[in-house]
Order: sequence, then C-alpha cells, then structure tokens
Amino acid sequence: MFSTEFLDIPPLTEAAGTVRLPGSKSISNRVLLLAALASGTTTVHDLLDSDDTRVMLTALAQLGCRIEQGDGTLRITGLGGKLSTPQAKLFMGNAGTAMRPLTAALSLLGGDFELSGVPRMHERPIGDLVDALTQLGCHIDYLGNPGYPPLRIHPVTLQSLHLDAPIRVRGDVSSQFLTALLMALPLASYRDITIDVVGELISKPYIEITLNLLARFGIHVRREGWQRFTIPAGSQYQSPGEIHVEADASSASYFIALGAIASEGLRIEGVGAESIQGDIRFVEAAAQMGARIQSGPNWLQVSRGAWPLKAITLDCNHIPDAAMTLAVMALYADGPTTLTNIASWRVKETDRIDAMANELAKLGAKVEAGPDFIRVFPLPADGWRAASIKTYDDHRVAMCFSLAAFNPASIPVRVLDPHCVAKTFPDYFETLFSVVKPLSVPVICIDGPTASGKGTLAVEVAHELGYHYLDSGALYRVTGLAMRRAGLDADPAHETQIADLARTLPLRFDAGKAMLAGEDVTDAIRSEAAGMDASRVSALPAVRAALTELQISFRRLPGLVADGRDMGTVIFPDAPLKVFLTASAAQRAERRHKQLISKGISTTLDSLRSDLEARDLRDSSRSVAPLKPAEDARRLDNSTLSIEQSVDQVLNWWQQAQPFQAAPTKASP
Ligand SMILES: Nc1ncnc2c1ncn2[C@@H]1O[C@H](COP(=O)(O)OP(=O)(O)O)[C@@H](O)[C@H]1O
Ligand SMILES: Nc1ccn([C@@H]2O[C@H](COP(=O)(O)OP(=O)(O)O)[C@@H](O)[C@H]2O)c(=O)n1
Repeated sequence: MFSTEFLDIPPLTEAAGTVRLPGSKSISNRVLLLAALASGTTTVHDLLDSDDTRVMLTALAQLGCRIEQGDGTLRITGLGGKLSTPQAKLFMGNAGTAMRPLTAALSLLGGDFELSGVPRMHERPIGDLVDALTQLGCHIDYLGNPGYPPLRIHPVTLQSLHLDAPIRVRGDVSSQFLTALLMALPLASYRDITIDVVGELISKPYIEITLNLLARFGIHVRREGWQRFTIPAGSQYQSPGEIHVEADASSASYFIALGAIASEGLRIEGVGAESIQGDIRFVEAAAQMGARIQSGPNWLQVSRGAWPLKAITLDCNHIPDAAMTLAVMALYADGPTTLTNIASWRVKETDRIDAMANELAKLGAKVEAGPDFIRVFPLPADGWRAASIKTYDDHRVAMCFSLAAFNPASIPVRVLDPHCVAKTFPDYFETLFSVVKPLSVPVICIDGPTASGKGTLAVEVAHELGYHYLDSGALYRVTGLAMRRAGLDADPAHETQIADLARTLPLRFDAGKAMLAGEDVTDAIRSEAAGMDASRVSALPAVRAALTELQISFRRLPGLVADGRDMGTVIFPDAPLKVFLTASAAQRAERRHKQLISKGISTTLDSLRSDLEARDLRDSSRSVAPLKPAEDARRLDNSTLSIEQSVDQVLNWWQQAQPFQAAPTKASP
C-alpha cells in the first residue's frame, strides 16, 4: 500500500498478465453484519481486508461478537438477535456500508448507542432511513445536523414497534436505506413486515445482493416489483456455516478498462459472468465502448477491440460505482460520452460528479456536468496536460485516474493521497503495476564516497516517493562475505570464481534485512573489514559484470532510488536525476565512527579515517566504473547540512524535473 503524499505513475504503454481481485466490499460488510445477527458460527472465506471492513469488524467486536482470525478465513459467532453489550460508542469512519445497516440493526436490538464517523460521513444523508425507523417506533436523535450522522440510538422493545402498516422508505437517494431495513427488520418479524419504497428505487442490483445474501442466512424476502418487499412472519437468521465472498465487481472495472485500453489479453480472476453483483454489468458498457470480453463463472479475459474506444450515451443507474471508470475511458473515445442517471454520485464518498469533472478538466478534457449527468469529451494527443489528481478521500477517484497514464502524450499522472484506495483495494497500485508496461521507470541515482550519507538519503527519498530502493554496496559487501566464506582472496586469480559466486548469490532483501541463503547477514556485512572486502571485490571487472543484471532488475514501477558508486555512470546512465553526494573526509570519518559505535562495533576515529581514505583512493582509481560524478550529476556537499536538509534538496530537484505544477512538497532549503 502507498502511504505517500502523492504517487507519480509514469506513462504506461501496455498491459498483460493475470490479476486476482480482492473481495467485494458490499458483500463483505453485508456478510459480516448478517453473520453477527445470526445464531451460530459463520466461517467467511475471501473477506476483503480494507478500511471499511475493519470499521465493521471493530464495531461488531464492540457489540460482543466473537471474531477469530483463521488461515485466510474469519470465524464470527453471531449474537443470535441478543446484545451482550447494550451500550457502545461506535466509529464508522467513512463506511456507508457499515453506518446505514448498523443504524437500522442497532435501533431494533434495544441498546443505547452513539454512531459517528469522519467529517465527510457527517455530510452524507441518513435522514430518510432515520425517518423510516422513527415511523416504526424507533428512537433516534441527531447529535449534529438534522438528517446526518452522528446519531444517538435509544433502546426500544420490539413489542412497541408499529409493524401493522407498511414501512415507507425513500429509494431514490441511496439504496442503502432499503438494504439497511431489509437486513434489520427480520429481528422483529413476529408478524409479516412490509416495506414500501417511495420514489424510483436506484441501484437495484445492490438490493439484489442484499436479497441474495439474506436468503443465504435463512431470510426469504417476498418482492413485488421494486416497490414492495415483505419479510415473512417468523423469519430467523441462521448461519449458513461457511460463506465465500466474491471478488469486487466494481474493482474489476479498472482492469476491464485497462484491457480495453491497452491489452492484447488481460485475465481477471475472482468474478465472472455468474457474479451476483450488479456492477458486473460494467462489462456490457465496456463492450459497447469496444472492449473484447470473454468470461467464465469466475474469470474475465479482456482485450482491446475498437480503437479509439467508441463514445456512448448510457443510463448508469444500474452500475453507479463502476460507471466512474467509464468517465476516464471516455478520454480515449471517438466522441463525447454521456453518463446519465448518476445523481447518487453526489452523495458518495465525495460529490463524485464534481470530483470527476474537476479532475478530468485538469487533464485537459472538456467536461459538462449537471445534477445527474456528466459528459466527457475525448482528448487529442496534444491536448493532454500533466495533472496532480486530487482524490477527495475517494478510493474510486484514485483508481479511475490511474488509467490516464496510458495517454498518447506520454505524460505521467500524479495521484494525490494514494492511500485512499485502502477503502476497498489496499494493493490496487501494486496490482496495477504487476501487469502494466511503462515507457520507462524513473530512477534517482545517489553516488558518492563512503559515509557521505548516500544510504540514509536514498532510503528517505525512496520512502517519500513510494519508490523501491537499491543499496548496490550491499551486493558487493555480500559478495565479499561469500568470497571469505569460500576461502578465496580478492585477486585476479580468483576473479572468475568470485564472479560466479556473485552471479548466483542466494540473496534476498526483506524488510530492510539482507538475507543470504536464509541467514540474516545485515550486521555481518556492515563492519569496516566487510567494507574493505567489498571495495576489493568491486575492483574486479568480472564481478561488476556479474552483478549488473541483478542491479537493473531493481528498476520497477513506480520508480527506484539507487545508491552506490556507479549508479549514474554505468548502471542507470539514462536516470533523470543523478546526485553526487560528498562530505569532507573528517566529517565522514566522524559520522561512520558514531554509526559503528552506536551499533556496538568498537573502532577508532584514526583507523576509520585512514581506511576511508584508502577506500576512496581504490574506488576512484580502479579501471572499471571508478567512483566519479556522472557528467550530468548534481553535486551535493552535505558537510554542513542535516539529513533532512539533504533530503529536501534532492526532493526539490526531483520536483523541479517533473511536469506537474504546484508540487505539494516542502519548500526549497
Ligand atoms: N547530512 C548528514 N548529516 C549528518 N549525518 C549524516 C548525514 N547523512 C548521513 N549521516 C549519518 O552518517 C552515517 C553514514 O551514512 P550512510 O547513509 O550509512 O552513508 P553511506 O551510505 O554513504 O556510506 C549515518 O550514521 C548517517 O546517519
Ligand atoms: N555501486 C557500487 C557500490 C559499492 N561499490 C563498492 O562497495 C563498497 C561498499 O559499498 P557501500 O556503499 O556499502 O559502502 P559505504 O559507502 O556504505 O561505505 C564500496 O567501497 C565500493 O568499493 C561499488 O564499487 N559500486
């Protein structure tokens, strides 16, 4: 997961391979609540692990449910309709799929509860649900603005509820209100309970998911069209024992679009033609735009058909969430695309019509929007602009806009606050990066003499940008260690043998640790003696050649920061930023001294200084890849700079080289 301030996606060209999608958020949170209300224990397979499901799980645990983590499963022992904790303050984050159904269920369970969320949750309407519950005899107060969370729920008895007349609920703002009632009212079904929907019901497919899952838990709702729903008297939740969560069909939309835009064949696993999720019908919309799609019960295979994509006009009421993806696909179409009947976008994680219109415009697109529609005009190759996409704490905005990286102008896309995808798809960007081909992966090279602070600087810069990190010195240090253990010396007579060792090093970097054949050698390679051995083996041309491929393999999306001696001169000569880092010999000896002492390695300043000078001399005078600044390197002498100042300087150089305006980083030092 990327928790950086922004994530720059380099220009992408193609997609190929297989992706396995995470579980559906809608199904996960419904299953969790149903399992909690039922009697018995339910084992849930393939549950989505995300912000919204954690919110639900935390609330259920607070209410007294037993929750046990298994191997890839979760076991929930339900309350069986009775609360063991009749009082709680529950935090719902920004999870509508937790807030709405829990409000309804807790109103009937007979306890005293407070439900609140993040500020955006307090702007998302819940009045229609509260009205329906109040009509029924439930007792709910608004603690902030009327019609919105936070809420206070007071206890009632089921016998006091007015179940004789149909309960009326609006269906035209959010289908979650009806879902909430359908999931809660079986708790009170000592007689038939009828719900009448007022207004045209939106997002009907989500109601189908609710009905389908209710049936799995023993509740068979009778439905008359989409206007009247009856919960039969005597309905009782019963755990199905085991239940599998389908992959998220809305999450599939980004990869279906990816296939349509840039693939000769992308396989998506976890959802397919037999999905119970309405958003699976996104495949029809994508096919209308030109995608070639094959599907099986649990998979989809998507490739590019028409190109440019075909512009469409589509009523998106049946695929409200996935339809956002169409708005970005529209940039690659042959005319304006109009998405209608999407008023519900305005009450989601953010006002999604405004958000999409604003951000598409930043990319250069012409966009028209109204209360319930959006029209997006395609972008010609010369019309694309480099944009910092604001994501409004809305996972779908972040995921949709990653598709803009396929623009024909080869411009990178900056996604602000990429962490927001954690709501439904924490590893979205990693999954995307595993199947796309970039035009080029950016590399920042940090070369310089020993103890100048390269490693410290490189790790921090990589962390800020969400990039991978290559400590090339560690590869030479491990080779030196392997040489010692093999009883060899760093002389030309053993060059081929040492190079063979280097080529086949059973080396893995794991959470900052260097593991050699499963052994943690992180500390063993840090001694000054190991540094000297590294310096000696690194002077052997065959050893350097043997390690080249391994170093290049670190260059992966979204980018790399590499530290060493020849990163900018030999290994990554095309790197867009090269830094040559230096500090005075006295400073460097002092820094290394402090560093080693703090690790409990005893040494003296004098010996360090002479070792360091010997190493500088050997590194700079060797015949292959000597230590020297690349011609296009920026020099940074950090003798009088703090670590933070050095990091800021390099990040500023990096930002200056990017096409984005108004870079959101720290000011220049
Ligand atoms: N700009 C700096 N100012 C002060 N100390 C620094 C600075 N940069 C690095 N150091 C310290 O110097 C020591 C050596 O840094 P390191 O990153 O290991 O150097 P290198 O990778 O170049 O050998 C570390 O203890 C680090 O905290
Ligand atoms: N890209 C690189 C990295 C390190 N090396 C060699 O490996 C030794 C150890 O590298 P390092 O980066 O871990 O050393 P320090 O700068 O941390 O002392 C250096 O002294 C160099 O001789 C190299 O030749 N080329």
